[in-house]
Amino acid sequence: MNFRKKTGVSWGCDPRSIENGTLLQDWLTNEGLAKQKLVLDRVESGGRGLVATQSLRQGERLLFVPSKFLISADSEWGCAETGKIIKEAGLPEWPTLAIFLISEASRGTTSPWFPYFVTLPKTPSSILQWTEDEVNIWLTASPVREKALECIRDVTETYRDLRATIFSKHPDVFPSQVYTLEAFKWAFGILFSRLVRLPSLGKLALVPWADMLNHSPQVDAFLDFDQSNGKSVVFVTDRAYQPGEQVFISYGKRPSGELLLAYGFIPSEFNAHDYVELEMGLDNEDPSYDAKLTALEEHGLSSYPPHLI
Ligand SMILES: C[S@@+](CC[C@H](N)C(=O)[O-])C[C@H]1O[C@@H](n2cnc3c(N)ncnc32)[C@H](O)[C@@H]1O
Repeated sequence: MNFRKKTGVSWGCDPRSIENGTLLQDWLTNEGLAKQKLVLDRVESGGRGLVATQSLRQGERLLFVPSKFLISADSEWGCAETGKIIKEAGLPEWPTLAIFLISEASRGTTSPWFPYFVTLPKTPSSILQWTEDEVNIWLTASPVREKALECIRDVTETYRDLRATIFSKHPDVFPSQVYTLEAFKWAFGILFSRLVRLPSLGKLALVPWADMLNHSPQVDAFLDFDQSNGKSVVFVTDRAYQPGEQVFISYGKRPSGELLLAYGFIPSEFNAHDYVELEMGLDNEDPSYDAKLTALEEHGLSSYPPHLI
């Protein structure tokens, strides 16, 4: 299940479109991406995804996206002036990356990342595209409702702070018609749904091409950076695939509510990482209080201190 709405950015593509996929693949290949055993295609789970072009065995290393394609908080800014202001402001990683995305995407064909930006969804599947009313209606009684509202408010507040402290002071560098709340929510939606922490590199990065892989709660394959072999982003298949089958990675062992918050979808298949938090208490007047407490503790559960019940 996916949740998407219209936003106001003028770049990117229809989230299901693979029309720009060839542009992305040609750009990556011309710039040094090794021949792939995967191709971008329309898929059942996830709209677009990477599909095996040949038989893949379990334990096969795939992708090999060179480090030069990665977008991280220390990537070189196409607009040096924007980069200078943001670096001097000492912003954290996420707003830095969000502004980087808007800055580069708004440069159109003059950005070296153009072939990547045209494949990014114009409307990322993200909770940030929902209004507070929609969250309240669609997530009534859901344990993630409060977190969703908090997330929308945090991003909106961060945008307002940046507008007051940075954008309004440099209107020529951050034109108000480009650095809109919609653009900021687009950028954060892209980051929520595509940014990965590469453990061996120790940083967050957008990895063009690798970010076309969809998630399955049933696979155990994670993106990482291979320091030894050509310094590139790879993953190792945890099962075999037939030609034409969609290849999945794991976005982490996350419950469906967390996937909805970060990535805007709920997996259609069984998710063993789902759980429901149940709050229970023991009545300290209960004659079996001690026996029940011991039984709870034996099963790794705790009880609130009796005086709180
Ligand atoms: C890293 S991107 C993967 C590529 C994406 N499908 C695309 O076309 O750009 C993450 C997004 O893919 C979609 N997605 C990933 N796994 C999915 C799944 N199992 N079911 C439905 N949508 C999924 C969600 O929209 C998510 O925000």
